[in-house]
Amino acid sequence: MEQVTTLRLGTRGTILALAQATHVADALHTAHPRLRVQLVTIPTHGDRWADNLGAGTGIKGAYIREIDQQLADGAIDLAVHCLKDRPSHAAEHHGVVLAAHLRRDEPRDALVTATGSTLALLPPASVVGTSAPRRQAQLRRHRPALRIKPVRGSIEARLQRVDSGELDAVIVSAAALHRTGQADRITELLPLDSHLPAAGAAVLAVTARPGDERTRDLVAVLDHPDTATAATAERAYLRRLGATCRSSIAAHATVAEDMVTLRASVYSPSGDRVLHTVVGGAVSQARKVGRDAAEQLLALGARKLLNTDTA
Ligand SMILES: NCc1[nH]cc(CCC(=O)O)c1CC(=O)O
Repeated sequence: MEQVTTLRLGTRGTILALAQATHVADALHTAHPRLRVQLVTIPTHGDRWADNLGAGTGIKGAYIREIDQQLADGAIDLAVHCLKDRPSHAAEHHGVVLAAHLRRDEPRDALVTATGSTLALLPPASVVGTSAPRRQAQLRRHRPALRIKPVRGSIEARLQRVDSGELDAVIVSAAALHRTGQADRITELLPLDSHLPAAGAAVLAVTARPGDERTRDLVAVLDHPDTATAATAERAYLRRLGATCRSSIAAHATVAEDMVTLRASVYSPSGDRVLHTVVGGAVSQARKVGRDAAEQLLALGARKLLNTDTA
């Protein structure tokens, strides 16, 4: 009889993270009925910082570092992350591999308003909560008369600030609302062309130890190859730009008929300048597609836009 195996799955303790981890644990159990998956909650620097200060940490990988460490140390066997939260170089640097990319969920950003007003109809001087530099730049570009208020913390905390009337609206990821059973809060899905998502948006990544073939084999059933290809192009673009979470950068790749198409932008913080490109190539060339997109934008002066960002 096949042996019962237990895998320890590391996750942050937020409602969103636990929903994601539970989803992956259930999918693994469905694929391998004799497999047990035990969730291990790991507080991260990013969680502690957000709780205390309500502002961004400015530290690369603030939500993943401790989890990567526990994985490398063997305290857990796998972990689940929002790919968006992983710096583009992180897998290589920590002796951790991306063992599976789950099929991408809804990648668009969602607007949640108290009144049901769409972005175009929000009255001037309405207060919109978001601290992501990319979302701020896009908002300033398309609705310069709105006021932006930085908000961090959990999705629930952000929605609460709309409910209490402190904010007229927030922008959050639609995938996060779907995964936490709050899709009914979405007032509007913001269009991809004016609100291009972050690299890796709505993609869940499963990490494992490079040498742990057994876990990697078990997890491989969850991998969605087109999503992995798209994420590879998006992350190669990010890596070539040397982007941080304080950069106003967007990238969204799609795959059709063995071709990957990457749409990529860099914004000035005020949103008054934007560089955009679309690069296509064979699926096998996903990394090169990402690098080429970055090279094109660098040739157009992307570095200068990015550097003003960190000021
Ligand atoms: N910025 C933090 C973050 N990282 C991943 C998600 C959402 C889920 C995902 O994109 O996989 C969120 C919340 C948000 O952007 O509103």
